[in-house]
Amino acid sequence: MRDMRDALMAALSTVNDPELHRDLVSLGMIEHASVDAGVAHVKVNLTTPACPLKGQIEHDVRAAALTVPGVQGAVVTFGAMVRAAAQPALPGVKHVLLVGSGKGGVGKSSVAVNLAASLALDGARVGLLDADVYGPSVAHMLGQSGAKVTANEERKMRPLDAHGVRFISMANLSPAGQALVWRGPMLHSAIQQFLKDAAWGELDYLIVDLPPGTGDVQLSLTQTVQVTGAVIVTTPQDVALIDATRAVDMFRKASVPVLGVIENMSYFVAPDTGVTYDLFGRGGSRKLGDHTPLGEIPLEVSVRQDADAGTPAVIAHPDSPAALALRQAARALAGQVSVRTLAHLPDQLTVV
Ligand SMILES: Nc1ncnc2c1ncn2[C@@H]1O[C@H](COP(=O)(O)OP(=O)(O)OP(=O)(O)O)[C@@H](O)[C@H]1O
Repeated sequence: MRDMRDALMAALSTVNDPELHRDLVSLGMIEHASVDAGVAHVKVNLTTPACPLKGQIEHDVRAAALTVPGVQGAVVTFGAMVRAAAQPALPGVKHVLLVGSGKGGVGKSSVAVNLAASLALDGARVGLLDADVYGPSVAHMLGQSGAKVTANEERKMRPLDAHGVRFISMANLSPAGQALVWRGPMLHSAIQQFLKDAAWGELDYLIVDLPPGTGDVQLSLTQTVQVTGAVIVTTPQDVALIDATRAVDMFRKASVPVLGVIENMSYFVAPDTGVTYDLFGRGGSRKLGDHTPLGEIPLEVSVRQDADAGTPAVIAHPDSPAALALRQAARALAGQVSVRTLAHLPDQLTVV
């Protein structure tokens, strides 16, 4: 029996994680492997519950198990544990991910909310900080604009909860409709408080919706916590790309890795005719240079309607093309986080 298990492990060590380009055994991803009455039982511990290539891994593990002499069947199951960054961002928070844009109105907040909801739907523990202090819209998009953030026994801000996402927005702290004119040091301390004086609890991903552009908030954030990386949201037309380039440059100067680019309002499919229109020049975001494309999200009426109704499109209209593209983009992002994190780990991890 021991021999068969050894043979199974040897077979599994030939299976590479398609994104990490290393084998599952040396990555410490095989949580369990055994052979019982000719059936291999393998449990793979993924690096994120939002793994974009789970289907392929399942296929490859099954195929490898079936090469072991005497194995006639294979049962492959999955668990997931997000590996923390080399220097975790905050106690209990494994990754802080920034969502930025060069221009306003490109759909950055909509994308941030839907990414957060998508990762939560896949089983990750997700927080969302609305750092768009000049135009906070996250609370509205989550249907919680009337809710107020309260303090816990330790006098820490208690994040609100909606659609499986823990969140804090300036909109839940200040009286409705009142503009905030915070600048410089005050803004810096507000951002610090949102991050450090909030009881976020255990999170796999804390997504931060930045204000558009390249200002004080972005700088404060990168100075306050260790950030795993940033996502740039842009629309495809040149005028948006010019500003997106500035955002990329700002992250580069702050040594924040750009994990990828999401092209929003990429195209429009007329609901009555099914004809696709490339309103702003689909694929234009590739001009941004050598950045991983994480997804192209179509312009869709339901995305706007769902945001205004307070339920993210990925939950309200899960089968719509925009929702499917957003789910895919979230998984691609989680994949990039794993790639970044694992790239810094030693060659050999736990051997089962
Ligand atoms: N793919 C989409 N299809 C349809 N409507 C969209 C899409 N993405 C965003 N919108 C809508 O466009 C408007 C602007 O989006 P959003 O507020 O997310 O942009 P933003 O980039 O965060 O803006 P700002 O940072 O300037 O506040 C919203 O009404 C939103 O519902």
